[in-house]
Amino acid sequence: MAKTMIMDHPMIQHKIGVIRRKETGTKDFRILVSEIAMLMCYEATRDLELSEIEIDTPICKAKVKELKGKKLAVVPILRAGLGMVDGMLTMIPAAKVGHIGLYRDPETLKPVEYYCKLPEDCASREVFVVDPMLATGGSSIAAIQMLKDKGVKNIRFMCIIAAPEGLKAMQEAHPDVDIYVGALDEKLNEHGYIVPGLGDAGDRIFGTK
Ligand SMILES: O=P(O)(O)OC[C@H]1O[C@H](OP(=O)(O)OP(=O)(O)O)[C@H](O)[C@@H]1O
Ligand SMILES: O=c1cc[nH]c(=O)[nH]1
Ligand SMILES: [Mg+2]
Repeated sequence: MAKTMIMDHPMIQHKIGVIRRKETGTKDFRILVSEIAMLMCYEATRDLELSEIEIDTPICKAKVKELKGKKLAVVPILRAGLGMVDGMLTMIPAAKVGHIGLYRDPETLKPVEYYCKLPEDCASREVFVVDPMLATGGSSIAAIQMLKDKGVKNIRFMCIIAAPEGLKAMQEAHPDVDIYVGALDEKLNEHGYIVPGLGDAGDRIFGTK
């Protein structure tokens, strides 16, 4: 079984505390989501493999480390996942970006697919799927299945806030996927919202409510 990492970095915890506040406005919310994604990306890439190569410094030859292995891609789940892309790219500027469009039907809470555009060589990349919220897990589980159906094998999932229900569902549906969670909350409410959560992440990032 792949690993699940719940973030314990104080900067991440502090910033998540600020985005939870109902008085945090769109501009600050967007900036903070991007910063949290950057910090989480830093933590989530700790285990990337390195190889040693020889280079010339202006002084002499030296052995240095460089990232080896698969190239990376970031795939946000639209819309809210878009808020995490800039932060991810600050850490891994050469990553390619794919997009998966899904929204959660408010009645059934089931994901509805409306868009999918991935880098051509996605199947050979290590893919970070990003979405701030893992609630029932329906959307992220479906997005990862879409990637697997296109041949992607190395997938990691990153969310800022998870409900225990969604985390369990994700671990069961995709036991091969490493999961990175900023904060693990208490539960889902009767409308499928995370408690205490932060409300609707997409609406808060884009100011649509
Ligand atoms: O785990 P789930 O129960 O599937 O819920 C989580 C999903 O809900 C939100 O998206 P939403 O449907 O609000 O779309 P949006 O990003 O366009 O606002 C969120 O960004 C996740 O994608
Ligand atoms: O709490 C929740 C649940 C699903 N989607 C959100 O944006 N927030
Ligand atoms: Mg939304």
